[in-house]
Amino acid sequence: MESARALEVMDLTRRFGEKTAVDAVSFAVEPGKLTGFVGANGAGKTTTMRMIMGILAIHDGEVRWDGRAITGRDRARFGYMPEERGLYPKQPVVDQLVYLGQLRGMTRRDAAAEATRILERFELGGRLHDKLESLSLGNQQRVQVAASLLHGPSALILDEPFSGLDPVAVDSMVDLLREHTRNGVPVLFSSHQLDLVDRICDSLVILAGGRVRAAGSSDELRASGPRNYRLSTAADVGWVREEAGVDVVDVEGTSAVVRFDDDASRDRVVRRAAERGLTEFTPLVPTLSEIYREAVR
Ligand SMILES: Nc1ncnc2c1ncn2[C@@H]1O[C@H](COP(=O)(O)OP(=O)(O)OP(=O)(O)O)[C@@H](O)[C@H]1O
Repeated sequence: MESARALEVMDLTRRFGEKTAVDAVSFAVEPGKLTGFVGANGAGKTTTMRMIMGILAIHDGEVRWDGRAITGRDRARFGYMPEERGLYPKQPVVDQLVYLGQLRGMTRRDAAAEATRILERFELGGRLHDKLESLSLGNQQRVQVAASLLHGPSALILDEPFSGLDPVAVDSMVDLLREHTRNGVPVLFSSHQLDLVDRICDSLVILAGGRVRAAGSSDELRASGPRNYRLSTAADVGWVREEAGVDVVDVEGTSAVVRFDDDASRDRVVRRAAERGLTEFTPLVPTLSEIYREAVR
């Protein structure tokens, strides 16, 4: 079992010409945590992951592993699935995995056994000797992920590992990643699929324009975000628009979704609503999509 070590990036910065693609980005991937890295196209996720892996030069800041500056030897123990994917379409699946395992210092026999085990987990046990290109895109994706898991990595950095997978394939991928997190391995994966990230990850980092806009567990993000309330009264609730200190997100007939500047405004509006026959006043738990939209605004 891996001892529990954290991966941290501190003030990580990368420029391309005039553009700062990653701008003083800091976050931690805690041991045993499945951490989702979320952001729109061009937010800087791939660039950050490449700097973590030492593939792209860091212009400022640093990557830390186990509380100290990361070394090449540390990175060699990581599992990485790059955006550009690394396997050859025309070679048999198992041969490539065995070769990669050997490059990582495994014996041929161990690499073959582990490659077979992982591919069987993905229900690809019957396809070991097929060329990668003969597999469906989703299955090719699973093989790419398998390549990063072979050598029992100390950390996992996966660029869009769930893209192109159907829901069943997502679940088996999550199960496999959980085998690693249970052993204390920190896992960072990028994704555009917010609902998926919300469902599976322990922690998330929201990136926009090269900067971290929010980070934490879904519950922490929900608790720290602006709180919306549903306010309903017996008659039309349109009057709430005229109140000071209230942001009306939505209003329809007798029911509105509102947000308050402060507790005093909230208390005042609830009193007014009570005079008009208050029927409902409940806090609304934001969805991750709402938190995301708020964070990147
Ligand atoms: N080699 C490069 N040369 C010039 N600009 C680059 C290079 N690599 C990335 N960029 C720019 O840096 C920014 C961040 O790109 P990056 O690929 O890291 O984003 P991303 O969040 O991974 O996006 P996606 O989800 O589309 O993969 C973009 O504006 C991109 O055009």
